[in-house]
Amino acid sequence: MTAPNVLVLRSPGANCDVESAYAFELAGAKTESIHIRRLLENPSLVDDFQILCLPGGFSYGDDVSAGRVLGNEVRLHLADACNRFKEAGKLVLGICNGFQVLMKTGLLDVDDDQGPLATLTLNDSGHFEARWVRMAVEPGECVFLQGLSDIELPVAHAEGKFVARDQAVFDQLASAGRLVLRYTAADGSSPAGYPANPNGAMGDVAGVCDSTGRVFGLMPHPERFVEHTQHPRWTRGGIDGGVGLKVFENAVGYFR
Ligand SMILES: NC(=O)CC[C@H](N)C(=O)O
Repeated sequence: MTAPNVLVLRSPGANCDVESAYAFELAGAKTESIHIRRLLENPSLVDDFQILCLPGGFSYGDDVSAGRVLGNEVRLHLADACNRFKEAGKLVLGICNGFQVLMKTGLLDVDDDQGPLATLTLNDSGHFEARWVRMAVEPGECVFLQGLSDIELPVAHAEGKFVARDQAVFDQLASAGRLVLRYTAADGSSPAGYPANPNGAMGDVAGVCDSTGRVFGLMPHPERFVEHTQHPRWTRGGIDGGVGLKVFENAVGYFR
């Protein structure tokens, strides 16, 4: 199978598109960065790709709330193209701001006829949080997390707190295997507690997938740990490689 084509979505204020494209290319994909304005002019452009990546950053300056404006553009003007993309069995990855966008698009199946089942909101601390965190992967169908169990990645965000509509909805999402990535304490135990859980997320949730396992959003940045030299302790040895690369390799391998 030839290398999958990845569409890395660019938008005003998004600033992790280059490293996201690099991570996919390191994993064996071909990438093209396309600006949202170009996509709105020609939504069928998405049909040429197998993977859609919504990178991190500050799209539209986080105006209104992080991911809201770009999420509305996708939901209101690209719904047919994105639903066609998803129904064709393709993959969608939302990283940090991209996750915030995904939560607003309907692609993560986190809505019902009453509105959102869950959202991402302001960190409990009330300020931007940036640090390396440890996480546990919930076994399941998420394509991007296959073969991963206990990982360490960096986070950097102000609005990363996952909250569900209520405990019953949270339990429903959890039992459906949708809450696939959770912060843990530094020793791997739960609950994580602050600052190991940097935002106060309900149930320590750091990442969510849709019901197919092919659409995945996470607050941590796997593209910031694809090479061992990106780890803060790489000079002390014992850091074999960038575990974040596996997220991208899983996506590429899905089409092989
Ligand atoms: N690193 C990011 O993508 C940040 C996401 C968003 N701008 C926030 O601060 O929450």
